Amino acid sequence: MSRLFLRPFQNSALAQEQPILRIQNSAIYPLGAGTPSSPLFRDRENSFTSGSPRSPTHIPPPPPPDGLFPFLRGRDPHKSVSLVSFAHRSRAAGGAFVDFSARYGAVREEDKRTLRETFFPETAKPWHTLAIPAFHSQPDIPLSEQLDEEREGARRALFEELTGLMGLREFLDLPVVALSNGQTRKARILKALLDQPELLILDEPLTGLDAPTRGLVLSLLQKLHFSVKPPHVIVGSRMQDPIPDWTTHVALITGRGTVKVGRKEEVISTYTSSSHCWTPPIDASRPKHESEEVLVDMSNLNVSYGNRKVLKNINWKVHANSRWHLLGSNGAGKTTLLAMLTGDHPQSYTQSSHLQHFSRPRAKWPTPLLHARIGRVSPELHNAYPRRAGVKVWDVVGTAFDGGFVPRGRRRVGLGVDGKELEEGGEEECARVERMWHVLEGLGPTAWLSTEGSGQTDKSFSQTFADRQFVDLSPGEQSVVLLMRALVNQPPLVLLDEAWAGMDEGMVRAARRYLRSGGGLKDGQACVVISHWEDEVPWGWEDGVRRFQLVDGTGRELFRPGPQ
Ligand SMILES: Nc1ncnc2c1ncn2[C@@H]1O[C@H](COP(=O)(O)OP(=O)(O)OP(=O)(O)O)[C@@H](O)[C@H]1O
Repeated sequence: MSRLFLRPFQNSALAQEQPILRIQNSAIYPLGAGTPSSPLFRDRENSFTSGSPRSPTHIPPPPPPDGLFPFLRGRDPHKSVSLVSFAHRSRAAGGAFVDFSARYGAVREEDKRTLRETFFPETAKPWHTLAIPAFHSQPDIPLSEQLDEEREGARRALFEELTGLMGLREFLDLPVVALSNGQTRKARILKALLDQPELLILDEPLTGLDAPTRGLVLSLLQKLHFSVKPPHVIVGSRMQDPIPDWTTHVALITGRGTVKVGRKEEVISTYTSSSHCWTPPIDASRPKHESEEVLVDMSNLNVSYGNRKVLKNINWKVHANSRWHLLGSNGAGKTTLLAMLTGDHPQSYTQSSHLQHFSRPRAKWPTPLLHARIGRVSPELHNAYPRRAGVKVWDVVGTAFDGGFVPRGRRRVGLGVDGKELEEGGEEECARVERMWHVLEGLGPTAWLSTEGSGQTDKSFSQTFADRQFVDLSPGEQSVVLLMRALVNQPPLVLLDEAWAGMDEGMVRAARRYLRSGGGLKDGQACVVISHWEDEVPWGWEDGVRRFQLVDGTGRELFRPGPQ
């Protein structure tokens, strides 16, 4: 769980006296965690033993009199600090499953609020119920309020500039539920910039954004940095993400839950020197040869919402044993295409002459049987997966065998095809348990913390992880568990959409290794990876990966560029 927090100070003299953020001698627990619980961060490396119960001596001291944000000098943080976090559902959100396929059908009444109404109600037309009256032309406005009007005028101009720059203008009046992941993220960042806070906190702002948009967000932040009244900015990012030049300070979070804070150059140098201890293992993967068998067949496939066509005449065949990278900028149609691949999209039922799953039309597949043949990870699934208290990592991974979300069976590795308990100690039960340990060891802490010298044996490491509650894990660890769930049952088709979200460098490395050569995929399985980061795809051209690109709803295969 290593991440960076970047702390640029615009006014370093002031920063010396008045830190932006002050957290001292504190152990920090997950929000809503009960007792006993282990802290996410601790004040000293040896102040807690893993899993030690919380006791009065460990409770952090009372907050300093000048608060968490001393630079505010008593001003209200709610008005001065903007936080944009894309963290997945927390424990507080409860254990229910969220129906993420709602956006694929007709938009329901409760989901009809548009992007403009949700994020920028002040720009709605004057007669709109959600409009804030002060934003609209009022001829009798008193002189004393003209200054306010000027400020609002400037804010409107900034809104126009930013919506144009971020390519969001045409989506302002679409329901938020219909927006792609990247479009929603862009809107949230825009909203925060528009509020012109004194402190802007962005948690992993680049995840899920295509390369041009990442460049755009970084250049907007840089522009802010050189503006007349620049805000302080704290960016939470992964080790592997770029650190902008204008960063002055870094807080490095180690896998042991301690934080090293200092000027950028000092902290980064300690990180790079320790990371050199790791030597990548020899990779034994070989180019894949796909088989003749077609798992999913799309021919002239279309998806539209009213007049809006989002997939146009798609022709794509996914063969057994193939490896695909599905690419496309934000809003190009990747998630929609995946929903057709999984059969979650209502229009997958009406396109039987254009879409076949395992040689049958969608309507011929009972949904649980189809889902058991497709392992998947996606931001939608990550968000929707129930976070019930008491459900362990082992339980979540084991739900893959039934294709559902409720842990079943004596050993929590599912039931038999007849819906009955598996034979105790029988071949099937043993094979499933063995496979559970395989993914836990191949993708779990044994694999990703191999350099950190914990002193624990491999098996006990995996056992400890298997027993942890899913709801208590960091977003990166939850991503790892959902990846284990997608792979444990070795289904014919595996779909990995932004599967690496929130994972740190060690986790990504372990996942790539496991997929390439660690037994994550067996012969015959096909795998489609969606990622905006080329280096997250476990296979390159030399491994036989194929690339399918969507551009504004149309698709084509990309071929390896020839020698110059
Ligand atoms: N119910 C809907 N009504 C209207 N438009 C929709 C609906 N659902 C999706 N869209 C539009 O379809 C387009 C494709 O969305 P999709 O989520 O498939 O994109 P994506 O390639 O996965 O993007 P991202 O990389 O940002 O996740 C988007 O422009 C989106 O606004």
